[in-house]
Amino acid sequence: MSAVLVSQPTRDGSDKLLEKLAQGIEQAGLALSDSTLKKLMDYLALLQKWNRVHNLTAVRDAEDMVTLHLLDSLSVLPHINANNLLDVGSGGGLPGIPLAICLPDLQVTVIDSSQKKASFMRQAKAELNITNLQVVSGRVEQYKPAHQFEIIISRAFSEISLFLNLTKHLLAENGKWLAMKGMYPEEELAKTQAKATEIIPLVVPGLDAQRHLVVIPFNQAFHHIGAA
Ligand SMILES: C[S@@+](CC[C@H](N)C(=O)[O-])C[C@H]1O[C@@H](n2cnc3c(N)ncnc32)[C@H](O)[C@@H]1O
Repeated sequence: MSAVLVSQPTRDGSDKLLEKLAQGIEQAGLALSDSTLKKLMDYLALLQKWNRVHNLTAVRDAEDMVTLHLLDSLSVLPHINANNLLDVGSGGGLPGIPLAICLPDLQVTVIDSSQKKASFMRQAKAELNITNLQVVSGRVEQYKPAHQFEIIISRAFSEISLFLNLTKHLLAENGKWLAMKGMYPEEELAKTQAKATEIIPLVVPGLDAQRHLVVIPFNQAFHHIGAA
C-alpha cells in the first residue's frame, strides 16, 4: 500500500501577521490582551483594504505594515502618561489609532487636513468601535477645540520647529510635545530654540533603522516661540 501524503493545513496570511505582531509586542516588553491584538489586526486589515483604492500609505506589504506602522507606533506606548493626546497629521491613523486601541482610558484626537484620510479614520472608529477616538478633518493651525491637550504627538509630519509653531495654541501648560523621528534630529533641533528635555532612542522589533522620540515640555518652548 502506498503511503498517503497528508498535507499540513496551511496557515492563512492573517495568522502569520498576528504571530509577527504578537512576537514584536513581546519583544518590545509590552503586555496586550488577545482582544487588543485582534483589534490591532482588524485595523491593519481595514487600512490595507482602503489603501488598495485610496492610497493612504506608501507601505503596501502587510508584514511591513506590522513593523513600520503598528510596532513603530506602539514603540512610544511606554512614554504616554496623560488623559488626552492629539495626533497631528495622522494620515491613516498613525500613531493615534494604535495608541487609542491599546490605551482605552486615553482620549485620542487625530487630525488630518486630507478629507480622504479623515474619512478612513472615521470609518475605522465606527467599524472597530474605538470609543476613545475623535477624528477631526482640517488644518491643525486652524483647529479650535474646546480644551487643550496634555500630549501632542506627530510622526512624519514636519520639522520640529514647524510642528511646535502650528500647534502651540493646542498644548496645555503642563503638557508636552512628542515628535517621532528617525535618525537623531540634530539639525532640526538646532533650528528651534525650544529645548528638548529628552531624546529617547526607540526600539522597534524587526527594524534596524534608528528611531528617536523628542520630548519638549510646554514650559521649555512656549516663551521662545512666543517671542519669535
Ligand atoms: C507623511 S503623512 C504622515 C501620516 C502619519 N502620521 C504616518 O506616520 O503615517 C503627513 C500627513 O500630514 C497631513 N498634514 C499636512 N499638513 C497638515 C496640517 N497643516 N494640518 C493637519 N494635517 C496636515 C497630511 O495630509 C498627511 O496625511
